[in-house]
Amino acid sequence: MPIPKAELHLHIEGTLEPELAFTLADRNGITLPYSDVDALRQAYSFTDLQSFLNLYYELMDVLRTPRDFTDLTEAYLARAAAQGVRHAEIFFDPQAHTSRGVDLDTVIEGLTAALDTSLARHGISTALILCFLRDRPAHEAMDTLHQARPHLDHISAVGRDSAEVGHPPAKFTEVFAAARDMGLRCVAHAGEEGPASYIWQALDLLKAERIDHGIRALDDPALLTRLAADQTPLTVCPLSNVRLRAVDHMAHHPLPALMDAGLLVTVNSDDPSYFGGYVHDNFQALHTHLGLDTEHLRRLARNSFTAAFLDPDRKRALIAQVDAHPGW
Ligand SMILES: Nc1ncnc2[nH]cnc12
Ligand SMILES: [Zn+2]
Repeated sequence: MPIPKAELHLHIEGTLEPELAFTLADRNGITLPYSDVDALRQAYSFTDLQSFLNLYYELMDVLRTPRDFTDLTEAYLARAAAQGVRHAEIFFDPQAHTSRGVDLDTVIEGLTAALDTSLARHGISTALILCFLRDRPAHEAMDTLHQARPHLDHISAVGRDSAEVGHPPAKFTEVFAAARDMGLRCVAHAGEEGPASYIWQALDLLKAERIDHGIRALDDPALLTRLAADQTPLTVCPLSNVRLRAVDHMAHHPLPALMDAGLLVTVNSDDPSYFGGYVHDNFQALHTHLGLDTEHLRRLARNSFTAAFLDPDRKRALIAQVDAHPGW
């Protein structure tokens, strides 16, 4: 069994495997513009973040009913358990659903039906992170936050995702402040394709407690010093970065350099059905292409629990499981 780990950067909509997309399309009477599973899988070839997002939003159309969201989440949890995941903090994109007529109650009812039984069925504790779409206006994010008010007992944090360049974090300063006032924690995608200055803004303006991706921090030595001093976790997604060409080859991925700079780095799968692997597959890629050794891989597993929004007792117990696990 792979080493126990937490997954902290996972878009539930990005776990939609082609087979399930066709099953849900059939169930909902939708015709996908692909002849079969293989034709759809062939479309999984991307030149940048936007080329992926186009397909990601298109395929979401098959998600219509609570049961669809439950089946999607259940399928992810089963795969994650087999990869050693013991805790998952899961992003979802409400605006991508409400904008096409699927209401927030439907999404949350479906997701939570699977999450509520996850610990008993799969040994995975969970948290839900509501993401605002960066390429939509701030007032829409604020409306989404208010719509989420009746569901706050199911939501741990807010984040922000979708297209990055041209959408600096400053745009969401008020929305994140309002989320904090509602008792939510804050994380933010920054520095995936966008510049290091977006990471500074995510820290200083959004008060993000974790940076999702953050690989462009390496362009800015003062930022590296800050991230190392504060031990602000980065949720790095190696296979995603290579598939979206933020990094040209796994052998050149900056994750080892970020660890060497003293940052609290974690490994995650982002959108595993689109990027060729789940979280342990990312560990495997780091070992194969970058030669990360047992000590580094074990440190990454431990970091994932350190960086998690977990209650202290479960955090301690899961770190003890890492320490007791032989190898990685
Ligand atoms: N890697 C990513 N970056 C930004 N937005 C996303 N939405 C889903 N995956 C994403
Ligand atoms: Zn992401």
